[in-house]
Amino acid sequence: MSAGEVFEVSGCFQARQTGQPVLPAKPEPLTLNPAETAVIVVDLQNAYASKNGYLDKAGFDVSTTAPVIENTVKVLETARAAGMPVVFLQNGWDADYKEAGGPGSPNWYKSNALKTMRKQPELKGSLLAKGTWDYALVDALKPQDGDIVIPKTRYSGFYNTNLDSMLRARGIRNLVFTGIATNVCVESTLRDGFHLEYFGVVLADAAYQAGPPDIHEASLFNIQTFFGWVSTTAQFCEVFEGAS
Ligand SMILES: NC(=O)N/C=C\C(=O)O
Repeated sequence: MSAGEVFEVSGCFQARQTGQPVLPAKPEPLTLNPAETAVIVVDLQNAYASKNGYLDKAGFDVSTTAPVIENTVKVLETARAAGMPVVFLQNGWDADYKEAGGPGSPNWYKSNALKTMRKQPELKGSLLAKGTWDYALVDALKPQDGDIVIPKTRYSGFYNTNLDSMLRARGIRNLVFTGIATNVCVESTLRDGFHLEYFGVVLADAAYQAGPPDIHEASLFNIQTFFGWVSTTAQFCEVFEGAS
């Protein structure tokens, strides 16, 4: 995708015919060269997607995350067959929470995982700590040979990680996002990608919010209006099936 491949006709943006797949998306379709496109799976760990994981223990509703995992599985099958790199982001800290930051870090005050463990000290060491069930990716999404796994310690996948250089070394310009949470780590990573000149697309039915459902919609509005594009699993799979 490049900005030059979308043109405006009577106030309506159209994808120019380039011979490359065109992904239906809001607010306009995107021409995405599979060779320049990666799928970023954001934090599909037990912490965020499973009952008894961190979000559940902190009081967030995770009862309807199953479709996000099922849709991500479909997206990854299509992406791998089309030769797109698959990147798993994995959020968390060392077992002693040194990487989480102490009272000198805003993360100490804003992380609901840290706050939950301060309120319930018996949980200390179990939430988002490397090596725990909570930190692990969900069973349905174990990385395959060739996939890239990038640990991160803050909401954005670009912050203090090698994500940018891993993508640039592969000639990637477009990022297709799935994962949890739409309004936190997905949006933070897409926003940072925007500032690094990546074209970001969220697959709305393969992402899930931390908070009430309205916040998912608000985040999608924000993304499609200011930072990127919004599409769906079916549209992605239909367009990229057999696109290698
Ligand atoms: N993966 C995320 O979006 N995380 C959101 C909150 C947190 O990690 O505390």
